[in-house]
Amino acid sequence: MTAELIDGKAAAASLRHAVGEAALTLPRKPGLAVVLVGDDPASQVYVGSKEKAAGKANIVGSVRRMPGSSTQEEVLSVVRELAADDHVDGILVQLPLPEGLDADEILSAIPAEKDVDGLTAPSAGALVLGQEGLTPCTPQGSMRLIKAVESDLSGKKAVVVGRSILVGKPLALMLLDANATVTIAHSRTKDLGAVCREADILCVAVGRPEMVTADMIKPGAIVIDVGINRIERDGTRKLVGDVEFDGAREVAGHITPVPGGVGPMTIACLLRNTVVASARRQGVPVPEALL
Ligand SMILES: Nc1nc2c(c(=O)[nH]1)N[C@@H](CN(C=O)c1ccc(C(=O)N[C@@H](CCC(=O)O)C(=O)O)cc1)CN2
Repeated sequence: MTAELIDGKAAAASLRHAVGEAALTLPRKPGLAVVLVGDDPASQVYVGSKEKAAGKANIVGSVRRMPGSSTQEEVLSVVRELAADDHVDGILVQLPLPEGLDADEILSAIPAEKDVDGLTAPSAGALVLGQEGLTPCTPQGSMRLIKAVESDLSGKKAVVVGRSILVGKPLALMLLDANATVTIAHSRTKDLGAVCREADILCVAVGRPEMVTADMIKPGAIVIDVGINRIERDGTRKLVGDVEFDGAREVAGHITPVPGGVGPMTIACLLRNTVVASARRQGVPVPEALL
């Protein structure tokens, strides 16, 4: 069996188009502010992509670039200023922050209604309680890709490998909300292969290149690879996921590639969250295409 590829680039392009159309229906253009502290090369690229994608989706994007030597108070003061700005509907602090800064305290300064990254305590609480809120972008994008190939998750066994705040924990909650039976596996899980082989839907977000191999996958499973790892092989630099793709593709039913799988959905879902946040802040209904 050769798995069908789940095309995250195409799904992201389609969501971004819907977001751009929806943004035009609001009384005022939505505003997204990104805070970037330091000069981490990957973060610079991601933030640049976010700014460009926002413009194309009729969102007013702005980036506050701050030196890596910025103090906790300086970053907090920028976030508080954006929180008070009525034209800013969404605030995102690019992660990781430079060492020495307290990310929890900085994220706490983002009001829940502007938390388009879905990473603050009120947003996480809303997800746990099943209340209205904004959900984190990478897990939201993963769910959209899963739903594109399997609309009914009732009774399906889902295994999430990884328990980060950014992906593993929220993704497990979203799968649970969709009525899957969910297991969270992690570095201390015994016989990880056996746990993974139970999964109808296997989501891997551990940040370890090609850790999940073909023998850990149930034939026909949906495999969602959230990892983005830069490695060097045979003298060339390569981007690989947390799943050993060539082998996994021979066993799985559907699989996301890296690059071109979950990654592009992260930015598309950020834009979606920004328009949703803006509609709520402007007191108009959230455009149906984004629900
Ligand atoms: N505040 C946040 N920080 C970070 C998040 C986040 O959701 N919120 N996620 C990641 C980085 N990220 C967005 O910020 C991101 C990662 C990857 C991609 C993407 O499109 N990846 C491409 C490959 C691109 C490449 O060559 O590197 C792909 O997978 O096809 C977009 C956004 C950490 N920080």
